[in-house]
Amino acid sequence: MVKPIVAPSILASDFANLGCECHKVINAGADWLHIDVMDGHFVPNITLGQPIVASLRKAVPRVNDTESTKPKAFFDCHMMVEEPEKWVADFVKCGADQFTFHYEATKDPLGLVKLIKSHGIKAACAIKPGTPVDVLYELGPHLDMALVMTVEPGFGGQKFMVEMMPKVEALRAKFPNMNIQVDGGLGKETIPHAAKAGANVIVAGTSVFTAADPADVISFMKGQVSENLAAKGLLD
Ligand SMILES: O=C(CO)[C@H](O)[C@H](O)COP(=O)(O)O
Ligand SMILES: [Fe+2]
Repeated sequence: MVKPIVAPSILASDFANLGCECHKVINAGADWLHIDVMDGHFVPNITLGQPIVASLRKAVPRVNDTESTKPKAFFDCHMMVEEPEKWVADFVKCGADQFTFHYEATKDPLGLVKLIKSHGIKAACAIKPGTPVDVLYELGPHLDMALVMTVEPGFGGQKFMVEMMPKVEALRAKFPNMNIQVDGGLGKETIPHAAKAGANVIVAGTSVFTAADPADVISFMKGQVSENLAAKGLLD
C-alpha cells in the first residue's frame, strides 16, 4: 500500500525567494520538496549544494518538528553527482530526509544503500532513461524508493518521455508496496500516463512553480494517482 505524494522540484523556483517559494507550494498541498543537486560532472549542469539545503532547512523544518509553526516538509534529495558516497554524511548533516543516488554513478549500489540507511535517512536509487529497469530488481527490496527518470537528467522544463512508462509498470508489478517516483516533464497533461503505470511519487517543477494556481495542479495530480492506486487495490 502506498500514498500519493507530490514533490515540487525547487529547481523551477525563484532562488532569490527560496523559503517563500517553498512555503507557497507546501501551503498549496505539496508533500515533499524535491531538491536537485547537480555537480557539473554526472550531468552537464550545476545547481545547488549543502549551504542552500541547510538554509532551507531553517525555513522549512522537518515533519516531526513539533516545536515550529513554520510549514514543514520532507527533503527529497536527488543527487545527480559522481561518487555519491562522498556526499551522504554532508547531506544528512544539512537536512536531507532521503538521499537518491543514480545507479549509473556507483560501483556498489547495495553498499551505498546501507551507508545511507546507517545515517538514519531513507535510501533511494534513480535510473536514467537509457538504463534498463531490471538493474533495480535485486536492489528493490532494500530501497525506500525507486526513481524512473522521465527526462535525461540535467535540466528542468524538458519533455516527458512516455516510453519510460513500461519501466514503472514493471517495478509496480514487482514491488506493489514501494514508493515509485517519476521525475521530468510531469504536469496535468502527462500525469495520466504516470499514474496509470503505477507511479505514486510525482516530481513536478515547472508545472507547479509556474502555475497561476499551484494547489489546482497538485490536487489534480494527487487525484489521478489516488484513482489509479485505488483501482489496483494499492491506495494506503
Ligand atoms: O531531476 C530533474 C532534472 O534532472 C528535475 O527534478 C526535473 O527536471 C523536474 O523539473 P520539471 O518538472 O520542470 O521537468
Ligand atoms: Fe530531480
